[in-house]
Amino acid sequence: MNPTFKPRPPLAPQRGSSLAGKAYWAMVQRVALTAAAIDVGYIALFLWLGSLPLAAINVVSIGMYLGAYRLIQKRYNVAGLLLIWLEVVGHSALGSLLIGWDSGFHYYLLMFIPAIVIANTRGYAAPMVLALLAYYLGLHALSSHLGPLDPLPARSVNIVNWVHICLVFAMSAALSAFYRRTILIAEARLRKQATLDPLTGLANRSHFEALSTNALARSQRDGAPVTLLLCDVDLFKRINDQYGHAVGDEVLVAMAKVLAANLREGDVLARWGGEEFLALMPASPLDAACATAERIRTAIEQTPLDVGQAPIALTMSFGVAQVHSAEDLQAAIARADKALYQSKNAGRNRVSVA
Ligand SMILES: Nc1nc2c(ncn2[C@@H]2O[C@H](COP(=O)(O)OP(=O)(O)OP(=O)(O)O)[C@@H](O)[C@H]2O)c(=O)[nH]1
Repeated sequence: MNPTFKPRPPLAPQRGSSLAGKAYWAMVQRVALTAAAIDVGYIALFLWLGSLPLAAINVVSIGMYLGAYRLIQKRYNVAGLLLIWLEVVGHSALGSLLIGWDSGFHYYLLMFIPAIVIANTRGYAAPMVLALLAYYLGLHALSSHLGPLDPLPARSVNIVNWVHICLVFAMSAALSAFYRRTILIAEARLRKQATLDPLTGLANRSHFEALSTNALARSQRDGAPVTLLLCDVDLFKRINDQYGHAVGDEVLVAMAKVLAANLREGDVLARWGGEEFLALMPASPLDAACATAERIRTAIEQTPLDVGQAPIALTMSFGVAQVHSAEDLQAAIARADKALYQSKNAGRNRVSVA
């Protein structure tokens, strides 16, 4: 059968935001550690360039980043993030004021723009970006007005500027990669939710229809026979009533596994309704599909399901219909449905053909 639709364990409860949240805070922690490591390099750089105040500021910065890392580790996420903000805002101000605007300390403030907009969940993005802009322009005006308070030679300022440019490029690329990964994960999760049945991991109804329409068109073009197999757990309501809904769910997962194990690569299998499954079998004439249905029926009948309590005897009824040439999918499904009801009316646990 189509490998995409092998039954999987039930999907975990939807944790869309919490997973993104976890990944986000893990990323912030990585940023804090990376920034602390970079600041060690800055201490060496400023000692070499002869700026003791800036070397000392970087010592404080390392303490702040490690503090932020620890706070997030202890789940004080907002406090940790605030400490990082404080460090960047303060560091860029002190750097710009001490050795001048041309040193490029202010580039780091620009890194906050995507962070504010993307992490914005409460509609504060616009005022925060405006506040950042005001701070940025204010800092520019102040440092231009005062001039460097602890000037370095122009060559040294250039070196600091280049280092900042390289780091901001690298950080922007890393941050963009993180946001891209987050989007891809969210997209994959949405695609899964939209196409798969969460209990059994099989295709849901609409995805089955999309896949089957393509498979049917291909087979009709090639003149290959296509057969539908519709099946339904017998007296499933009794199982729910007797053992509870959770056991009923386990039965459905087990049935999905048996069906998938007995179908071929290229077959399309779906959970069609509550306790109903539908398979489309390309390149399968009616007799071969009936043999498959019979094999599945026997396997289910002969293998009581062990779900922790006493083994539960189960049976399934089947309706099989070969799709006629030029017949559309819905018409063929309706015939398979009729055949299934023949099986039910004739006493269940059997295969009927439309
Ligand atoms: N546990 C569980 N039960 C479900 C689910 N979806 C539907 N059902 C139940 O499946 C039962 C189907 O009952 P019926 O339609 O009366 O069919 P049946 O008892 O299997 O009887 P026959 O089909 O005539 O053999 C209902 O009780 C539904 O509540 C599900 O996802 N999990």
